[in-house]
Order: sequence, then structure tokens, then C-alpha cells
Amino acid sequence: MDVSIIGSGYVGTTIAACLADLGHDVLNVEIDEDIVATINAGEAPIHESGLEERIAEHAGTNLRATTDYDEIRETDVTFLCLPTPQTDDGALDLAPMRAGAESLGRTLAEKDGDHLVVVKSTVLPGTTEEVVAPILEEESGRRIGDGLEIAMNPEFLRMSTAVEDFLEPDKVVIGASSEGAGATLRELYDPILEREETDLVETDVREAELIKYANNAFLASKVSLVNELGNVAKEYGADAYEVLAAVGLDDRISERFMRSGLGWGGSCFPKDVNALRAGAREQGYDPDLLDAVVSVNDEQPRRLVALLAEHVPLEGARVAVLGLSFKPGTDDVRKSRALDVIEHLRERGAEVVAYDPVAIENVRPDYPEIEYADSADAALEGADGAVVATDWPEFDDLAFDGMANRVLVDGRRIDVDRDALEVYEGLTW
Ligand SMILES: NC(=O)c1ccc[n+]([C@@H]2O[C@H](COP(=O)([O-])OP(=O)(O)OC[C@H]3O[C@@H](n4cnc5c(N)ncnc54)[C@H](O)[C@@H]3O)[C@@H](O)[C@H]2O)c1
Ligand SMILES: O=c1ccn([C@@H]2O[C@H](COP(=O)(O)OP(=O)(O)O[C@H]3O[C@H](CO)[C@@H](O)[C@H](O)[C@H]3O)[C@@H](O)[C@H]2O)c(=O)[nH]1
Repeated sequence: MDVSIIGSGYVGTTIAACLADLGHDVLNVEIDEDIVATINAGEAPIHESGLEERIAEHAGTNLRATTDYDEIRETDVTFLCLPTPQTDDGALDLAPMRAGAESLGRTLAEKDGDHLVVVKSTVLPGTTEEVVAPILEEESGRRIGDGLEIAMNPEFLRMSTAVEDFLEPDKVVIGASSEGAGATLRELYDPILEREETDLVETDVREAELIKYANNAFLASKVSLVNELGNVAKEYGADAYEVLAAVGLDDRISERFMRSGLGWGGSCFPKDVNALRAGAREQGYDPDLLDAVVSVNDEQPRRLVALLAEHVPLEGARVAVLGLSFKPGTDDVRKSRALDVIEHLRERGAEVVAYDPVAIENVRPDYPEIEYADSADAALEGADGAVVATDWPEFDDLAFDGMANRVLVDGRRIDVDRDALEVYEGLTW
């Protein structure tokens, strides 16, 4: 199938390379010329395991990138993989989606054949049918249902395992405006749907949109609940990891997403939970539980720093912050809990020396005044205390000999040699 993908960020690039791998002819349409040049040179514009080799294999044959929307007319299906950021007050910002839909609509005005437009971006219920579809109709002069079809197909991939998640998903959700649109997407995903482990959910567009938010809200809430239980466990002097490992044996609950500590960050959970809260309020419903999910999450970095302060007077202290990315395996620092830890430490007068295996250059522009170390050992050298903000596997081998005080407060339950420390404190254990 000839597929075009508008937006070549994490999602657009990953699904382009994967769909090319499944044998489709794929065109990435992207406004950033550097990204276009990188893909056409057979390289990956983002770091994801399994991505570079797929782009190298398919670029120049059945994978190409362009800044030219006109080339979309040579394709049958277009995925919109555009950003859906949050506004300053937490609501969903649809400006990039509107701009992309306008350009696509103008392009499709000059196409005679059938075309399917698929919203892949995370958008609130009603957006596909009440915002994107009218723009497409207005700009193209065509009508949905009359050779122009629309569908919503949310994406559940995680950063750092994006390729594997896309090719081997638990589920594929298709919300289609017509039987034909659904059939096209089933054909496109056929090799993925043939896997026994992949469930196909066919539903209406509005439900498909909400499934994505409900999924992320559920996962974020699970981590906040685990953190709340962890905070209570700590008060009782109990180990939350032992407690929750046992709780997870109940298969109604599951052992996954049970790691308590510093909380959730990243480019998705914070903005999606906030968009759902703002959207619910707009509909006249106060989402009290989701509000609490966010406030529990917001408190964890402050709690971590308060715990360190019980052992180290923070004013003027040199404190090593180990880990900056929002989770291991990525250099992404968007809404990383580590940044909140740095803020709290600095508010309390500490001097921060930070280390991360890959994310330092993404933090430095916003925090030019803190010190950055080349290794975890270098960060710990002479430190009055240290905190673990990201569970990078290399932190399991930390050595503490160089520290001025061997005090470690762990926000991520790393597998460190606790006997090598004078003080080891876990945030929830
Ligand atoms: N990152 C994830 O792990 C993930 C997972 C599932 C769903 N999502 C959702 O998918 C959507 C895209 O997320 P992302 O992380 O890929 O975003 P991103 O910011 O990494 O990428 C978006 C890309 O779109 C490009 N772009 C912006 N306007 C354009 C236009 N008018 N025409 C062409 N290109 C344009 C940008 O230059 C950028 O490269 C969001 O709604 C997000 O919530 C993200
Ligand atoms: O037990 C856990 C699991 C996760 N986290 C934290 O939760 C955040 C998110 O982790 P993860 O879900 O692995 O990362 P993302 O790449 O942000 O993926 C989420 O967001 C994507 C974008 O919407 C969705 O597609 C994915 O399904 C969803 O898992 C990170 O800060 C983790 O440290 C915990 O604190 N404890």
C-alpha cells in the first residue's frame, strides 16, 4: 500500500520505518528539512532500538522523506502524526493538527482518487470528526464519505521500545468512519493483526480517541496509587516493593507498572492526563481522582529532597543527581522528575552536580549554571550526598568511595550495594 505520514517525530518516524518493513511504500512528510535529509540519508533522526537499521535498509527504496505535501497525492492513506502539546493552562493545543489538516486538505483538492486520512496523534473525543474532518472538507472541497474517508487509530508505543511496541502490540484500535476505512487499515496492519497476541479493537472514532487517554490515565493513576501506597509503607517502616510484588500476583492487578518512587514524566503522561482533566472540566465534570493523581506525582520530587535533608544539611552542600532522562533508555528530559529534583535542591541552597549517560545536552541549555559530570563516579567525587532520579542499569554498579558523605537517597529502587553506604534511604521503602 502507498502510505504517507505527516510529522516525522517519535511516532511518525517509527511507524514509517516499521510500515516500510512490513512491505508498504512509505513517504514521510515533514516540515523540518534536517529530519527529511537525515531519513533520506538512511539515518534515524531519533534514537530508538531497531530504528536505524530499518531506515538504512528501506531509505531510497520503499521509504522516503519530503517537505513537499504535493507528493501525498501519489499515496492512498495519510497518517497524521503531528504534535498535540498542552497550552499553558494544561488544555489540548490543536494548532499543529489544524495546520497539518489545512495543508493536507489543500493537497487533496487536486487528487481525484480515493483517500483515507488517519489521525494517529493523541486527540480528545470529537477532534477527528469535529475539527480535522471539517478542515479537510473545507480545504479540499470534497466530502467525507465520498471517496474521502477518515479514521482514528491511536498509538500505544513507548519511547525506548518504540519499534518493538509498534510491531508487536497488545492491541490495535481502529475507529473508522466507514466500513471501507476500517478494511483499509486492517489490510495495512495485516501482518501485525495475524499475531495471536494482538487484539483488534474496532470501534467508533470517538471511542478510539478516548481509549488512548483512558489508557494513559489508567497507567499514570496506577503509578500514582503505587506511590501513595509506597509513601504510606515508608511511614510504617515497610518495604513497598515487597508489598506491591505480592499485590501484583492478583491477576486483576498485574505486576507491571508497580515501581514506586519518583513518579511519572515524559512527553505523554503529563500532557495527556492534563488534557483529559481540562477536557472533562469543559464537559462539566470535575475529575477529582485525576487531579489527585497529578498532585501525588508532583509531590514525589519534593519528598525525595526532604528525605535527603534529613541526613545532609542542604544549604551549600554538594549533591550529585544521578539520572536526568524521564526514564532509562532515552535522552528525553521532557517533564522528567529529575528536573523537579534539581529545582527543589537549588531552592534549598544545594550545589548540584548532575550526571546522565545520554541526556546531559538536553538539560544544559535550561540549567547552564549547574555542574555536569562525565561519569557517575565523577559526580559522586566529593559529594555530600546523592540522589537517584532515573533507573539507568549502570547505576547498579555505583562505587561510593569518593563521596565526602556516603549518603544516597534512591528515587528509583536501583540494585545498589547498600552496605557500601553510611546511609541508604529509598523513597518508598
Ligand atoms: N512519543 C510517544 O511515545 C508517543 C506515543 C504514542 C502517541 N503519541 C502521540 O503522537 C503524536 C505525535 O507525537 P511525537 O512524539 O511523534 O511528536 P514529535 O514532536 O516528536 O513529532 C512531531 C513532528 O511533526 C512535525 N510537524 C509539525 N507540524 C508539521 C506540519 N504542519 N507538517 C509536517 N510536519 C509537521 C514536527 O517537526 C515534528 O518532527 C502526539 O499526539 C503524541 O501525543 C506519542
Ligand atoms: O512502574 C512504573 C512504570 C513507569 N514509571 C514512570 O512512568 C513514566 C512513563 O513511563 P513509560 O510508560 O514506560 O513511558 P512512555 O514512553 O512515556 O510511554 C507512555 O506514554 C506513551 C505516549 O502516549 C504511550 O504510548 C505508552 O503506552 C505509555 O506507556 C516514566 O517516567 C517512568 O519512570 C514509574 O514510575 N513506575
